[in-house]
Amino acid sequence: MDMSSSSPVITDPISISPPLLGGLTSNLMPFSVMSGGCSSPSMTASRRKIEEVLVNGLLDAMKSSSPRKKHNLAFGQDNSLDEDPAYSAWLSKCPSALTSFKQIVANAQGRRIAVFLDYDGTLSPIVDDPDKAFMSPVMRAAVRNVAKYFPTAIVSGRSRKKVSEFVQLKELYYAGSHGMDIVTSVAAHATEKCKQANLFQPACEFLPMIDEVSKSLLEVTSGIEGARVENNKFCVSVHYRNVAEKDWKVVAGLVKQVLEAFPRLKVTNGRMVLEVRPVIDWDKGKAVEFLLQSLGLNDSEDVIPIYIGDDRTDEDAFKVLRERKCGYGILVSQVPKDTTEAFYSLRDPSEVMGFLNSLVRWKKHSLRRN
Ligand SMILES: O=P(O)(O)OC[C@H]1O[C@H](O[C@H]2O[C@H](CO)[C@@H](O)[C@H](O)[C@H]2O)[C@H](O)[C@@H](O)[C@@H]1O
Repeated sequence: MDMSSSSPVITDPISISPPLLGGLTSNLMPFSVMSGGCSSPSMTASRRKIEEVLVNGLLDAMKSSSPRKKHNLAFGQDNSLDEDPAYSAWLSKCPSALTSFKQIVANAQGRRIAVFLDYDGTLSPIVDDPDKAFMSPVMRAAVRNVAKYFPTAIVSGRSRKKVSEFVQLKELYYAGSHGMDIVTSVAAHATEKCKQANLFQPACEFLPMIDEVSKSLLEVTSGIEGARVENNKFCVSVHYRNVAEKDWKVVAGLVKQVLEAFPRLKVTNGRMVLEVRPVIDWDKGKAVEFLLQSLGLNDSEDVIPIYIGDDRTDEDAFKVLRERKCGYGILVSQVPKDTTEAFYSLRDPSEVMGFLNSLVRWKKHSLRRN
């Protein structure tokens, strides 16, 4: 598929915030050094005010993206949710994909299903250490089975390399860095040459910039206990899950401050993580469209895409499916969400696994019948 004429790179980048601090790069210091006061004498009161508003905005987003759930069951049924009136009310808006399974597959009769799966919080439980977000063997078996019957892709914020090391399945398609690093050949079948030919990296010009910003972020956050910087190749994650809440504002301030020197990068937030990425017109939704097209699955009469994810970045993919009026977004969440573009919900990775196993059983059954 020729995407050369539709480069998502915005050549006239949008600056995410006005320049707030003069000579910022030279002011960058680790938190421990800066904590005695980082304001330069020349900073005017109004500039300080703007900075405060921006940092507070980011801080609010950090707090709202980190809802406290009552239970943290990675692989066990959390029955208390059944008695939670807010969760029940939400389920009437965004029903369980398990209880609505018959309806979902009834629509898929005679059509092909394509499966798109986010990784963290969807296939693996959320854990404190991002390097230990392992997928269980039973989940791996479920995904392997799904891929036997349906084209299946992983669409993750992680680097493609890292997420494929976690998943360890060659029979899948992988889109890493929030869809900015896509391989449209299945590794199990591809030759080295073919793999190269099927690589799509719409943000490759940002690689040196991402490396640079990653180093700066690492440096400035080195004094904050629990802060962690993860280079995801075309984007960088700044984790604050293990940072004391009183220091979140400092993290927000430092990320904003570093980004002053990188107007072609923006920051969004996920689950206790700030994600720094290029200002390009590309996201998980675009990645799903790209995969559907390049895998010959673009006929919405014939193909039902199902996308399962737990994060804000997955909303871009849910939105694409809603707008195409084909397929279903399934949001993984144990807390009611104010807004979502998803049609259905699942509570946690264990329910995701149940849904994937049901899909396989349904497919086997319909193959036997025909
Ligand atoms: O698109 P995803 O596959 O969901 O990736 C989004 C981020 O996932 C990872 O962070 C999240 O999971 C960690 C492990 O459970 C957790 O510690 C962290 O708080 C979560 O935000 C990954 O480490 C990030 O780089 C991704 O951006």
